[in-house]
Amino acid sequence: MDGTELENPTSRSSSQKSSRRSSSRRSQKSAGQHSLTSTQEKRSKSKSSRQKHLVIDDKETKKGKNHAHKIDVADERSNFVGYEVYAGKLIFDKKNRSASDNNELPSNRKADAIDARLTSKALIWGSSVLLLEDVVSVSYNSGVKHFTLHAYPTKKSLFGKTRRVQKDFCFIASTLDEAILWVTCFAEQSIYVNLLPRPAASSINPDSDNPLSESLFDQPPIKCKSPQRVLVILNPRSGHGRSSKVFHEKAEPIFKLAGFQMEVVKTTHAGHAKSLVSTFDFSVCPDGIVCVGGDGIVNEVLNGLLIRSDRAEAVSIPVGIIPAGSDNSLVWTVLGVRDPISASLLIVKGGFTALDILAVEWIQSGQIHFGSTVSYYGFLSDVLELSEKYQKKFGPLRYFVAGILKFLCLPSYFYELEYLPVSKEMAVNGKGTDQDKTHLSNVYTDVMHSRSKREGIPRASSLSSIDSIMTPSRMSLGDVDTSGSTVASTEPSDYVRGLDPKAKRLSLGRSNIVSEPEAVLHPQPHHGSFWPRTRSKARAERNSVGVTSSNDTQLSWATPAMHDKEDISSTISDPGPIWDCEPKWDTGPKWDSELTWEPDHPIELPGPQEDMEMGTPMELVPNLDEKWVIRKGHFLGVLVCNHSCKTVQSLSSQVIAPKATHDDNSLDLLLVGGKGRWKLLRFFILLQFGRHLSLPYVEYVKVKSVKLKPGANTHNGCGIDGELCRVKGQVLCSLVPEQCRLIGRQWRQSI
Ligand SMILES: Nc1ncnc2c1ncn2[C@@H]1O[C@H](COP(=O)(O)OP(=O)(O)OP(=O)(O)O)[C@@H](O)[C@H]1O
Repeated sequence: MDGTELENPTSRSSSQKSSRRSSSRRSQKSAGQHSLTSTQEKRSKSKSSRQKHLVIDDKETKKGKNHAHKIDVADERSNFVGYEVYAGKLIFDKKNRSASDNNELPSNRKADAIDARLTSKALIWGSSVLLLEDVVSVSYNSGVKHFTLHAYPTKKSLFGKTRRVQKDFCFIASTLDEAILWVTCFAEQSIYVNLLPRPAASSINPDSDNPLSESLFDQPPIKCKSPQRVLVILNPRSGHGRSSKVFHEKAEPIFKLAGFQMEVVKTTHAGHAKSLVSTFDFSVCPDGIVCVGGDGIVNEVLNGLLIRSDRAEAVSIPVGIIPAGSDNSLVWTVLGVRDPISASLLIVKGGFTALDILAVEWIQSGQIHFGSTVSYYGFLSDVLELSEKYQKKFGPLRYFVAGILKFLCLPSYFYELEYLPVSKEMAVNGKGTDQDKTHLSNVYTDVMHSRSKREGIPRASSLSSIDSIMTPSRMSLGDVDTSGSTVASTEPSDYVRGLDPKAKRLSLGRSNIVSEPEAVLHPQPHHGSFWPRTRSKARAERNSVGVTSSNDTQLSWATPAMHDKEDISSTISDPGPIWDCEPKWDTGPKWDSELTWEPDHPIELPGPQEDMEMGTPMELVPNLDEKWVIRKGHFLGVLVCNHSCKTVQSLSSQVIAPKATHDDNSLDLLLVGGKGRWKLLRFFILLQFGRHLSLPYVEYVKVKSVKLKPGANTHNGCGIDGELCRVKGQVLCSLVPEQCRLIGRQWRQSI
C-alpha cells in the first residue's frame, strides 16, 4: 500500500466523504476538494488529462493497434462515450491476478499505469473501451486497491456473428482512496457493487499498523443499488425443454453477479403460472417477476396479475422476460433483445418500459382474456388449433405442418365486425389528439403515464409480436379446453368492466346481455361518441357513471342504422372503480378510491369540477367525429395488434403491423379480405418482404376497439398471444386502461 496515502487517515476520510457526496460530474469536483495535497495534485493531473483527452485518445487510437476495442474518434465527437464522470490512472491487470495477489503494487508495474476515464457510457483506458451497458457489476474487496468489473461484451465469431461472453476486467488504482472513488463512480452509474469483506490483513498491507485506517476501509462508504428480490417463473417445457438450461447457464449467473435474490418456481402444468401469480404474496419478491420461457408464459403471468383483487397494484409489478421459448416476439419487438444474455443484462440494468394491455371480452358471457401482443381470427387461429394435434409428433414444426394442411383445405371465413378508428391525427402521427388520449386512457392510465414520465419510462414507439403468429413456433397452447381446444379464462368481465369506466364504455352491445344485472337507461345526445375528458373529467365520469358508460352501448349487429340514432338505452353495470387506488410502486397522487357503483344512480351530465392535479376547470366536450365502422364479409384473417409483432426469426422488415407501437393507447387492425388460397399465398409472400400492406385486399387501420362475430359456418377459433380460445357469439377487443411494465429499457436507448 502506498505509504503517503495512509499517512493521514483524516484526509482519507475526507476523501471518502467527498466520494459519498459525489454524483456523476459532481463526483469529480468533490473528489478534487479533499485536503490531501498529493491527492489534489493527482486530481489536477487527472483534470488536465481530462482536458487533453480528445487529443490523447486521438493519438492513442492511432497507436493502440493491439487493443481489442478501439475508440472511434467520430463516435467520441458524437458523444458516443457520454459525459465524463471520473478520470485517473489505472493499471489493467490482464491476467486478473490482483484479486488474489498482494495489494502492494509491484514497482515494475507502476509504469503500466495508463490514463483511464469513466464516462456515463463507458470505461475508457488507453484506447480500449468497455461499454457500461455490458457491465453487470463491480466486485470490490474493502481495503484493497484493485477492483473487478464483470462484463458481457460482444464478441464477433469467425462468421461475423456476434455473441456475448463473460469477461472479468481487473484494474488496480494508484491508491486506496482512488480505488474507492472509482468504485463509487461505477455505483453512481447504476452498476451494482458487490462489496466484499476485507481480505486477510497479511495479503493487503503487511506494514499497515494503523488500526484507524484499517477500520475506515473495512466498510468503505460506497452507496449502491440494493439487491433486487424477484420471483422467477420458469416454464421447463419452453423452447423444446431447453429453458431450464438457458436459465441456469445464461441468466442465473448474471443475476447472481448483480446481487439478485431469486425465488425460482418451475411450472408443472399449463395454467400454473397464472394461478401462482394470482395469489402470490409479492412482499416476498417486491421487485418483479421474471418469466423464463416463451410468450405463452408471459401471457399467463399477465392474466394472473389482472385477475387479482389488488389488480391496480398487481399490474404495476414489473415483469422481466428471459427469452427461452420457441418464439419470444414480445421481448424482441418491445425491448429489442432476443438472446437470454442480453435480456438478462437489460433486467439487471433496470428501468421500465410501459406496455399497453389488450383485453378480449366475450360479450355474452363476460369472460375475458388479456394479451400483450395480438388477437387473431381466421386462417391463423385455425392453424393454431390444428397444430395442437401434432404437438407430440412434430414439436415446433407442428405449426408449419398445420399451416400447410390448413392451406390445402382452406375454408372460407365470414365475419361481422365493427371497429372504432382513432382520430386522423393519431393515425397520422401516432400521437393522437388530447381527446384520443383521454378517451383511450382513463384516470388510472393517466396516473401511470405521469408516473412513467417521472420514472423515465419511455413512451416511444416500439414493436412486438404478431408475425410470430405467422411463425408458428410462437403459438402456445395454454388453457386448452377438453373440446379439443383452448378456452378463455373464465374471469367475469367485471374484472374489466367493473374496474374502469372506459372498459364499460367499450362494452358495446351490452344491451344484448341478459345476464347484466344492473341495467340503467341513459339518454344519449350523441350516439357512439366518446366523451373526451381530462383527468378531472374522468373522475367526473366516475361520479356520473351512467353518462360515460352509455356512450357506446348502442351498436348491434342487427341494427347498424342505430349508429345514426340517439341512444337512449344502456345496460352498463359498474361495480365501482376498484382499480382506482394507488399502486404501491406509484409515488404519484392518490385518487379517490371509495366510489362505488349505484345501480340507480341518477342520470346527469357531469358538471365542471376542479381538476385536482392541474387546478384547471374541467371541460366536457363530446367528440362528434367518432363513428364505428361496420364491415361484413369474407376475411382470410383479422388481426388486432398491440404492437408491430416482429418474430424472432424475421428480418426487421417482417412485421405484421408496422405502424403499431406498444404504448400508444391504440390497436392496429389488419384485415386480410377475401377468400381463397391465391390471396393467402400472396399475403404471406409479400409479408416476407414487408410489403403485405400494399395488397389491395389488405386493410390497415388504427383503432380503439374492435367487435367481431364469426358467421354461422365459420370456425370460431381465436388466438390471443398464441393461446387458443373460442369465440362464442361476439367478442370485443380493446385496451384496458392500465399499462403493465416490462423490466428494462429498449436496447441501445437504455444507457
Ligand atoms: N409445466 C408445463 N407443462 C406444460 N405446459 C406448460 C407448462 N408450463 C407452462 N405451460 C404452457 O405452455 C405454453 C407455452 O409456453 P411458452 O410460450 O413459455 O413456451 P414456448 O416454447 O414458446 O411454447 P410453444 O413452443 O408451445 O409456443 C403456455 O401457454 C403455458 O400455459
